[in-house]
Order: sequence, then structure tokens, then C-alpha cells
Amino acid sequence: MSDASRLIAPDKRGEDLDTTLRPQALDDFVGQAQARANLKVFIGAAKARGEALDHVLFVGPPGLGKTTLAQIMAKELGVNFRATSGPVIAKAGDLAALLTNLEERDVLFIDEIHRLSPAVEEILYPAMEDFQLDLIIGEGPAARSVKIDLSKFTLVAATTRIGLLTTPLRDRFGIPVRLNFYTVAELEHIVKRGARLMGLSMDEAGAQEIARRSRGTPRIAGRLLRRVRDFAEFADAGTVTRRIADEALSRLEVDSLGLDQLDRRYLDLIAVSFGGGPVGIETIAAALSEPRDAIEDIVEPYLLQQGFIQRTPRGRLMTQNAFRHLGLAVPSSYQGVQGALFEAPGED
Ligand SMILES: Nc1ncnc2c1ncn2[C@@H]1O[C@H](COP(=O)(O)OP(=O)(O)OP(=O)(O)O)[C@@H](O)[C@H]1O
Ligand SMILES: [Mg+2]
Repeated sequence: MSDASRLIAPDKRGEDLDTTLRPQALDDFVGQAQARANLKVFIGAAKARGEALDHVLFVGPPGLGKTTLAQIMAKELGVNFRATSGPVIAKAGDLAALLTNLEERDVLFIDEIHRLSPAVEEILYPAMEDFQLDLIIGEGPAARSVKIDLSKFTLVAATTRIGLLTTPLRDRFGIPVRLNFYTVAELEHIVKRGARLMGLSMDEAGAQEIARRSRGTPRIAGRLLRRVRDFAEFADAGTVTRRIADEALSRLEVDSLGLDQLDRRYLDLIAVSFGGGPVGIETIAAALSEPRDAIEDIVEPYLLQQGFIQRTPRGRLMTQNAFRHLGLAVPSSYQGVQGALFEAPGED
């Protein structure tokens, strides 16, 4: 199954453009309490001083609210929001054009900043540090460098892969913010708010069931909520109860912990073909016919967080918990241990 057809994949879809569910203010934003509290202080301080906020880097798996928070920040700062993304900025000149059009204290949002080309990144360094553009005009002996002053802006960047950022770039962000998976209680809050905005009647247990199966991710919660609504309307169920939610989500092959087909193919592969591991990521990607990036960005973070796999120097290792969840017997050759003996420091 390709990633695009994956219902639960936290990647972007048209339906997510539906901005009705997107929180508009820091106080409407559920979860990420620590990040929110810190941002509130920094935003308040920058506003009080009448200065541009320091550059902010959001790091975390897809669908946890990086773009949403960036938009909220511009709103709270009362400045313009300009958005672009790493792969879209092809030439240094593209970035230069964006930068020279910024007004004082504006927020420039660069999504997927780990995908900036090196030539573009070079332009960004002096822009972030000294609010200056260093451009080379002309060619050959006639070439000369010009410096252009920029407005003091705030760069807000997002990445799912901090390990792919160069150190000089990473060091230029004064405010790094890591987003974590949401708790079930937080997701339940988000689901209830979404149901209310959609005018969908839902009881406590129904909301909790959707929350439990959202893989810690608001984007998935929103998507599951829409599918449950379809199902409830089709079945003419007045109120979404646990039974209705469970029936809808089981049809979508989302299991009790939110694992979907691709998660199960990943775990089955390690369990059955590799005796629980360790097995290298390249081997896994090839066997699943999925890009390595997608596996590292979308599949593994949640499985790591659930304690279903470990990253070891020799590859991915399944834990006993994962065998239990899948209902599989642990093979006698299994080399895993309980606890984190082999746990290697993550790439980030
Ligand atoms: N705290 C939250 N409360 C309610 N809804 C949220 C929250 N965070 C995110 N969402 C919703 O989840 C969806 C995904 O959020 P967003 O686009 O900000 O994620 P992202 O981290 O930028 O993902 P990506 O890495 O794929 O760009 C949006 O539709 C947004 O409305
Ligand atoms: Mg985003």
C-alpha cells in the first residue's frame, strides 16, 4: 500500500485544508503545555519591547501542530505571516525576493527547512544573524558583492528531522521547540472540540475511543473524526458512542492503539522475517517497498514512543510488548532484552 492511500498517515490531505478545526489562538491550542507556556512568555516579552521575536524552530513528527503554531504566533504577535517551504525555494534569488518583501517584525515560515539547498542556506545565515542579504551581482571580473539591509523579521521554521539540519543553521535559532505526541486526554479534548464544531453529537466514551486510536496525533484525530461522522450518518446513529466509533475504526483497520496496516506490516516483517531483529532500516524499507524517509518520519516515531521498537547500533529491534500486542509468540532466537540496554541515542 502506498503512503498516499494510507488513511492514518499523518501527511497532509486536501481535507486538512479545512481550517475550521485549526485553533486560532494560543489559548485554544490543546496540549504541548510546556511549548505553549514558553512561547507565551517569549511572545509577550518581544511585544513589550517592540522587537522582532527571536527565530523559532519547531521539531516533531508530522501532524502535531507545527504549522498551526507558526500561524498562531504571527497572529499573537500581530504581524504578517508569510509561508514557504524548503523544497519550494529553488534558487538563492527566490529566498532573497521573499526576504526583501518582509516588513518589520513579520513572521516568515519555512516548512521542511531540512530540505533547503546549500546555496539557499548560505543566504539565510546572514539574513538570520545580521538581517542582511549578501548578494553577488554580475559575473567574472565585473562581479561585486552587495549588502542589502532587511527588516528585522522572525524566521519560524519546522522540521520533522532535526538530524538533517546543518549545525550552523540549527545554532541560529534562539528558540528551539520540540513537539511531542499528545496524550489520550488531550486528543479527547481535541476530538470533542472538533465534534462540537461539526455539529456532531458524541458521548464521552465515543470521543475517548477516537482519541485512543489517533496515534498521538491531532491530524489523525481530525481525520478519524471525519470518517466516524460519515459512518454515523450513514448508519443513522444519532450519537457517536464507543460502539459506533469502534465499528467505524475497525472497518478502517485502525487497531486499539491506532496502529494501521503499514504499522502492522512493519512489525510483522521484523517479527516474522527477522525473528524480532535487529534489522537495518534499509532492509526494512526495501522489503516494505516504502521510502526510508516515510518509515523514519511517519511509522517509527510512534512505535518508538509506544515502546514497540528500539533503535540499536545493529538495527531495529522489536520489543516483547510488540510481540504481545500483535499476539505473536516470541521466537526462541529472539535477541531482544527488556529495557533499554541496546538503546542507541536517536539521530536527533
Ligand atoms: N493542539 C491542537 N489542537 C487542535 N487541533 C490541532 C492541534 N494541533 C494540530 N491540530 C490540527 O491538526 C492538523 C495538523 O496540524 P499541522 O498542520 O499544524 O501539523 P504539522 O506539525 O505542521 O504537520 P507537518 O509536519 O505534516 O507539516 C491541523 O488540521 C490542525 O488543525
Ligand atoms: Mg506543517
